[in-house]
Amino acid sequence: MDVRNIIWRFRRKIFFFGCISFVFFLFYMETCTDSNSSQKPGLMPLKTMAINRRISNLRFNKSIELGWDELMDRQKSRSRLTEGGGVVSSSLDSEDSNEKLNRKGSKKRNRKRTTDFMRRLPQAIIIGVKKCGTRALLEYLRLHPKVVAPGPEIHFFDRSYNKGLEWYRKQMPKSLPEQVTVEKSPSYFITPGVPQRIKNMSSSVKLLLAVRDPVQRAISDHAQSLSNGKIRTLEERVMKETNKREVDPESYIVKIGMYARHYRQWLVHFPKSQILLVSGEELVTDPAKVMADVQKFLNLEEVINEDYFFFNETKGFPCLKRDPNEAVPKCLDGSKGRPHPNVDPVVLETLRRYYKPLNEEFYKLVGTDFHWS
Ligand SMILES: Nc1ncnc2c1ncn2[C@@H]1O[C@H](COP(=O)(O)OS(=O)(=O)O)[C@@H](OP(=O)(O)O)[C@H]1O
Repeated sequence: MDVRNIIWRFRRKIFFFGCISFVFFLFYMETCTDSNSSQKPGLMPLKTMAINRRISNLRFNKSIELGWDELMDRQKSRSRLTEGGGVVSSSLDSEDSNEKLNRKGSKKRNRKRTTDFMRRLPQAIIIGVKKCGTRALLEYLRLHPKVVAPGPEIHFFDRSYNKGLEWYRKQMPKSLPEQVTVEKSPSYFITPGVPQRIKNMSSSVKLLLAVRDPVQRAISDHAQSLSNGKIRTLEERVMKETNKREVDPESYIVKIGMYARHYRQWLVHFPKSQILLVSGEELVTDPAKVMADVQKFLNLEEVINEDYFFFNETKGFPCLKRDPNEAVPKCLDGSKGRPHPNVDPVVLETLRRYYKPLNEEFYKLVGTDFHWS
């Protein structure tokens, strides 16, 4: 046997052992990514946490830069076609619908790991009010590592209920058991039947309700319509056709601001302690204080504080830092904090007078004076 022969054989052995080691390496990696793997505690959580963080970072940037609400706004006319679609296909009448749906899913795939990093029904919902800072509230909340939320509004309980709870669950991002899934759809607050439907999903779900001076809310709503190309004036929208000096209580944007009336519908199904009121004005002037209350309400560790906000003087609103050391804070997109149109002072005064007693009634009901004009 000459020297060349020996080297050749030696090379073949190295190649052979190399292949075997590679196969073992692949096998090892596979077991590490299996959450059932009891030999490697900690590996899966770290991995899924990292993935989750990346996904939520992506979603954060996407929702802030693309402006989900703006996109949804444009699609509204299309989705309204499905509104009131009628038949209620699935409503699991229990507190732990999540558990039931999980079990269903687990059976299907027969894998326990689906119960770890998976889509869950929301444990908290921002139910409204439209134009009161619901997007800001959701984005502030998403800064918290234990909060996950879908970017767009899902409108399950008011427009897509016929699709069933399993469909709703699938709209949620994946989360770990210790994380809280939050959804926001502002029209839930004013839609009859929604409180009962939410209670059917979970009687322990936590509800967040952002409210704002109803006159400012109406103007904000009107500013949105103008930016969508509608041309009627605010006066035409809120005053009676027959008497221009009187507010039309049937006007859509006037009705949304009758907070006490809508709130009562929720009290039929949920105790006050399960509905946290958030001041839309404070979301702008003191976001850290609002977030302290919100985190407490959701039993979350207080992570989001003043270090996560930066007041942008040009925009006139707080912008958000994904982490306190971030150099460039991100502001909500242009559909939030739009300049308001000039409103005829007479219309403004008439609206104020109209809402005054309704606001007083709301303050009494909730036990908080919001000092609206
Ligand atoms: N941080 C921050 N950045 C921008 N805007 C902020 C913020 N915090 C609260 N707001 C107020 O949110 C108002 C829009 O409310 P919503 O997000 O509930 O609107 S929507 O119903 O989802 O369309 C929006 O109303 P307008 O100013 O009338 O546009 C803002 O006043």
